[in-house]
Amino acid sequence: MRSWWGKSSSKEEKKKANKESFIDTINRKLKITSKEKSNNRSGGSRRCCKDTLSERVSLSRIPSRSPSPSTHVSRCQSFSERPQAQPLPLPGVPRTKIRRSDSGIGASVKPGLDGRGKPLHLLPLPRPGHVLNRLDQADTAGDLATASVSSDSSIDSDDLSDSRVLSPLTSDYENGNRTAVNSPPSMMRQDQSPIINRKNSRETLKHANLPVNNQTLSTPPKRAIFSSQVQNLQIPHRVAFFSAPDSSMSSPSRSPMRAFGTEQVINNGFWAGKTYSDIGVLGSGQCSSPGSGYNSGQNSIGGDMSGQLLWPNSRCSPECSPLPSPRMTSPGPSSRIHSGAVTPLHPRAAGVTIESPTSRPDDGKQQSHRLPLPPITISNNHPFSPTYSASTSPSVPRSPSRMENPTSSGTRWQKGRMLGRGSFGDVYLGFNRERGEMCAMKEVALFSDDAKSKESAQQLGQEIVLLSRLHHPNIVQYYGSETVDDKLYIYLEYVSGGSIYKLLQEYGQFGEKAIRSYTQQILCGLAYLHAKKTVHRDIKGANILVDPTGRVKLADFGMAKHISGQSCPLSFRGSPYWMAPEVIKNSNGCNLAVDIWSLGCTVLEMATTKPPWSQYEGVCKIKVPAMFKIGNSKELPEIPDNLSDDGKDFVRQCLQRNPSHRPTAAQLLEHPFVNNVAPMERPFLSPELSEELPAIMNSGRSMGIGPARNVSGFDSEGISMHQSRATKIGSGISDAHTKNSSCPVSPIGSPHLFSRSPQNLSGRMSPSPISSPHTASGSSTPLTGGCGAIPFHHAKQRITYLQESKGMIPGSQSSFYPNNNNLYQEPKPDLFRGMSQASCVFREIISSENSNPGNQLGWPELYDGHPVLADRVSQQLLRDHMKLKPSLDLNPNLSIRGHTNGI
Ligand SMILES: Nc1ncnc2c1ncn2[C@@H]1O[C@H](COP(=O)(O)OP(=O)(O)OP(=O)(O)O)[C@@H](O)[C@H]1O
Repeated sequence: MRSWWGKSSSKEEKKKANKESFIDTINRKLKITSKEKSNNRSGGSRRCCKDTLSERVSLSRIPSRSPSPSTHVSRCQSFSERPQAQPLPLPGVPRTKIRRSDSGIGASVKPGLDGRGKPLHLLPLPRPGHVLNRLDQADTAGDLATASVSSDSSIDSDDLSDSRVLSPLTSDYENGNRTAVNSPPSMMRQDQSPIINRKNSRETLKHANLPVNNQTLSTPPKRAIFSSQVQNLQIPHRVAFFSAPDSSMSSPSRSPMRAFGTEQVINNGFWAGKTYSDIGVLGSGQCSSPGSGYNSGQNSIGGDMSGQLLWPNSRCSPECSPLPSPRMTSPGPSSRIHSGAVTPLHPRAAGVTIESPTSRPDDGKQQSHRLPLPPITISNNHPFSPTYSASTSPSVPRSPSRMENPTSSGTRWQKGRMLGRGSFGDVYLGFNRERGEMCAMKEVALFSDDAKSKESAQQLGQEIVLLSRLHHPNIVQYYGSETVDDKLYIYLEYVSGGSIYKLLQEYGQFGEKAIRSYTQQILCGLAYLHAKKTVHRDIKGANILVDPTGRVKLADFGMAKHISGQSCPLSFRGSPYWMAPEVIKNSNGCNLAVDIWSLGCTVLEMATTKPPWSQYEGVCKIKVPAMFKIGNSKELPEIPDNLSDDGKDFVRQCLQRNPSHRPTAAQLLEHPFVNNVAPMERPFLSPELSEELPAIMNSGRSMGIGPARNVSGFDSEGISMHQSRATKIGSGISDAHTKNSSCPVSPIGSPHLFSRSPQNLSGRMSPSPISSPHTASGSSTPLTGGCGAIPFHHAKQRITYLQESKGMIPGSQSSFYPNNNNLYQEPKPDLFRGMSQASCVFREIISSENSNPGNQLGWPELYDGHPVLADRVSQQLLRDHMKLKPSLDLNPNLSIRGHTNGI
């Protein structure tokens, strides 16, 4: 017994000892592991921290189903397991905002300086000849310049499209109840030396290996310079969506497939058509940032989302970072300490001329964009003028107690309340208390260590370049831009009414009268835009602003693209519900017709508060079902009965699956749904102008009957096509079905997709569904017929309308929406690194822009004045574009005189 017990006890003791030893070992290992993890988190990887933080933020906004706070789980959840229907936050509702305020980096106040410390705003005042001829010259130059950009690729938005984030539906902040957020980015330390900036700038340039351009203003560069510079430029992407073109592989964490399960793909006939091998090389669509919390199903998509959709291994990948936004992945304060540098007063602001101590081109930390400023008021007193004081920078706190530079008594834009948030950055109201004028200030943070920031900067640069060439009453006017340390400020015409989306959310569906008026104005803007061979690619309610008088302005040109004549595959861009089938299918070259489709969707959105197919939200907010419906089915969306017959027909015209069957914007302006809009509903157009506008906007000459039938956009082929179509329409039969049956239905068709690596599948797609408090009212009229087989209720009208359409878009030898023309260009690789590069990118873009010979030809100089009220801008621009009689006050002297007299 003893022996047994003793033996047994001994065994027990041994066993116990072993057990304890084992436990100790485990504990030690655990300790080590824990310590390692801790070290990694705290010091090793800032991004890891940021991701975690971002995830937390994301989770804080979007309830997670998982009880575990695991990072990985959270990431997965953020894309794939969140509740499907996340109601959109209503505009004005305070939201948690992720800001970089923790960085301590603020937009330092710096005057616009060129590379040698000279004021940037040195453009000569417009000469009379410039003014009188500037439209043509501008158009020509602008188009040439744009074409140059496109051909040289760098500024082509598609360059970055592969990974571009889709802009979530931005929220409107008209209520301005985010005071905490509205505070200035940072307080600048006045004791910090500007040398820091110069140093950083030099390092940046050196690092970026970018050509230094210090001749932006003083030496009119040749076009060749522009082109060469452009080659180094990359168009920034939306902050939330970008994956560096050159680092697409580095963004596996943003794999789009996180958004839905593999099984969904497999079970989905639309996507299942793709072979696995194909999947692996598909593009990089992205979901909009779940962390943003502002997505509403209206998020734009960039890159090849189809690729994401087919990427089988990306679901809930641990590496998946749901927070691709540079904002969330930005470095901490340490990486941007230069932002704390003092922004020196602009030399001229102090009444002296001071050359840069170094005369180095990179001395100027910031660079102002001297692109078009509001006309009429040509003065040095504007944010980009030499007298614009650093202390009046938008980033300067507006505290009344703060003494601003007494010498900088010129115009001053002071950052006011937040107007909205986009994937790019925040938009604030800018107020010039000297003049009492307002503008919208888009503040975009540029990050140094995030590859995405480069794309963001590039995308913004693209937007700036495009916007700067657009001058139309129905397009938000670009005033200028400047970079202040790590922040870019884009000054835009302030449109106080907010977006159509916001109005729909707040007030519900619009009445038909409003829809007609808005649609007509959108068409005017589109006709103008398309005449300049530019496609918006993201037409939707959220990107259309309305002013208090009911004027409509197209905004958000981050996805806009100048179309060159080169053949290029279609880019997968846009917002899913508004996206044209050909974009989803990627089967045809993309052209201007994608905007027409989106317009049709927008009309439905205005009539119902929701875009078509929004009922097919799908799982994980990627909207695969909706995209399937749009891209692969033959169904057409329901058209609400509360729309008139004209309205229904208008929508049907727009929503023809065959893009070549869609009328042009100019043609649609003649549609009964919009051409009967009473003059009073077109406050910005006199009856005379309204008659001329459509034709002029398209720069085409009508061959039709009477001014009301001025429809351009056709050549002989187009006429033939239209006549043929009109005949069929007249017989009540559309040929669209037959034609469309040959359309590829697989999203795999584009070679564009195969050029991308799996790692480039980093897109984020619109995560949240549209959740409007207002539901569509009235029954709907389902459309059937598929592939454009649309029943026309106004065949007779349509025949007349179509047969009289004989215009031609200048510069285009093809008709209607030729698939062989107006195609996009392939993206070019990103050449930039680092944030400062992003800043440099801007500089280069802007410099290139300023170097554009087009600037010497006309309009940019004319806008070299301080911003004026939007109406005056619009009116003046309209007059310019209308090329009215010389008797009109196009005389620059008048404008200048008026301005200098204090107008
Ligand atoms: N010119 C303007 N006037 C008034 N408000 C504006 C203006 N521009 C933008 N906003 C407000 O700011 C919000 C975000 O702006 P915007 O959409 O241009 O930013 P973004 O980063 O380009 O957005 P997105 O993510 O849609 O691309 C808009 O929804 C609108 O409410």
